[in-house]
Amino acid sequence: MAAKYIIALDQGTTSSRAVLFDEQGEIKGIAQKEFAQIFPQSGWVEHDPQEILKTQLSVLSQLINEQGISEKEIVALGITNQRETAVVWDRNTGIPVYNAIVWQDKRTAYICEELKQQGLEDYVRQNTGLVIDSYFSATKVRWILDHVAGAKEKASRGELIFGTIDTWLLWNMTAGKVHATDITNASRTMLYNIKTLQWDEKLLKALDIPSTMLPEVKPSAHTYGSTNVNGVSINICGIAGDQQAALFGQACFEPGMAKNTYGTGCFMLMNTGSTLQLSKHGLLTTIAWSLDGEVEYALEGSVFIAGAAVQWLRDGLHLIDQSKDSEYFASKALGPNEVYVVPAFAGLGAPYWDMYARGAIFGLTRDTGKDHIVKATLESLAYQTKDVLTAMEEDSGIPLKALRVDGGASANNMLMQFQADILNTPVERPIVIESTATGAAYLAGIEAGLWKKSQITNNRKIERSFTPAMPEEERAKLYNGWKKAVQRTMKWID
Ligand SMILES: Nc1ncnc2c1ncn2[C@@H]1O[C@H](COP(=O)(O)OP(=O)(O)O)[C@@H](O)[C@H]1O
Ligand SMILES: O=P(O)(O)OC[C@H](O)CO
Repeated sequence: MAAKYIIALDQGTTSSRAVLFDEQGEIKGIAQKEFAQIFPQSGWVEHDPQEILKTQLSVLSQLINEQGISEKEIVALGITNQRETAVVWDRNTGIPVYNAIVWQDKRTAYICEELKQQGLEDYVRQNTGLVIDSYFSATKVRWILDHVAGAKEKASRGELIFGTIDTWLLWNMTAGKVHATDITNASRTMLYNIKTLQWDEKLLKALDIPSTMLPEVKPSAHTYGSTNVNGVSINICGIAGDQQAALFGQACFEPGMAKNTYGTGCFMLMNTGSTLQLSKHGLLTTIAWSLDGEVEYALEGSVFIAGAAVQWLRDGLHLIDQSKDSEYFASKALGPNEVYVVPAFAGLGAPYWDMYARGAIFGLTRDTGKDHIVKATLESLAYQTKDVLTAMEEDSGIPLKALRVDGGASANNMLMQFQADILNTPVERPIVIESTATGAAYLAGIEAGLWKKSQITNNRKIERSFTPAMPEEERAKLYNGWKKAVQRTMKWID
């Protein structure tokens, strides 16, 4: 009998990955390629959409070749992606009119101020579950229409279309036949009404974005169309934003279950079931997934810079050669040196929402060395997570029993122990930290009839639990220092 595989395409902020799953839901192989981060001006972050497409398709081919499988054995593909990042392209030529404006990009802060001045803050909160921030796609689309010559006119003639990265990949992989997105990605645009489950006309009008630009919104498990892989037609059966896919992949199916993904940013999501719960403590409300005709919601704490701060140690400061070396240098930091790094390189997300905060290092003394800065940078991931978890516990009224972690930086044992210590909550790391790809594969596998949701719960195995061991007094003292440091970075630029 022929083997059956599912491949998840995981298009992240720093790399494109393809991950092969066998019929039992186990990972058999991964292919990965990094791509260029483009920083044209301070606070701007772009990607080349063609490079995204090229790296994503090339890792798919590489995976198939390296694993020696036949295209005919691939039952379905799932797509998961960095969210919010916006691409606008010409529906006739397929050519983007501008680079993809990445979720971390701050150039549209002024458009956000205009929306606030129009009194839309409460409307946005109630209807999209989001806060007005340059993080989301809406103002990025407006910026492209305003700044690319002729774009506004072409858009009003219906010639330009918009998509988040899932939509860009899907459109290209279906040879321009399918212009669609899934509901989780739609919920990150600040243009989608999560109550009515429609594009929001009031916000489209406020931003003057023609509705002809928008993709069709479909469930996360859905047969979107087929793609030609080396002459074989394969169905694309699942799409979800990467953080929602990770929530699914970590089997957080019951209300109150939460995961935290340590990638470029850090994203904690808590399942709230079919209840659309608005946060009183600076969290977002977002769609977790839509499956079998049911929409489920989540509360989310989005931290913009996490692993990216470790990349900054590597590529910006050249303090380390590889991200994983951060653990070694941090463990060498001696003494009671209490240095804090606040990596507010792209402003601050949850729960502060300050587009004007910028990064800083505090507490430097004559004996501060490289090791202390590396350690403080790692600790900043854990402190930011504590800020978010505190908000989540206040919103839900339920203390979290254990935090399920995943993503690249969750491999760092020192960070995970510090995380458990500073939260005073156990941290559980599964054997498979590729939860994002797992979630996307399962959504596709469920739609294709290969798997059931319950198999994810059964397949999930804990590799290591980190138990809190820090005395309360020390925890309180350290965290107070962090809060003080954060306050001093806020509203830094005008
Ligand atoms: N051992 C480690 N310690 C600390 N950070 C790490 C480690 N391994 C990877 N990282 C960081 O994790 C991020 C990569 O994680 P990944 O989940 O692949 O991110 P993304 O999907 O956002 O591209 C990078 O920013 C990298 O610096
Ligand atoms: O690429 P990641 O894994 O850092 O995820 C990015 C998020 O989806 C942004 O909201």
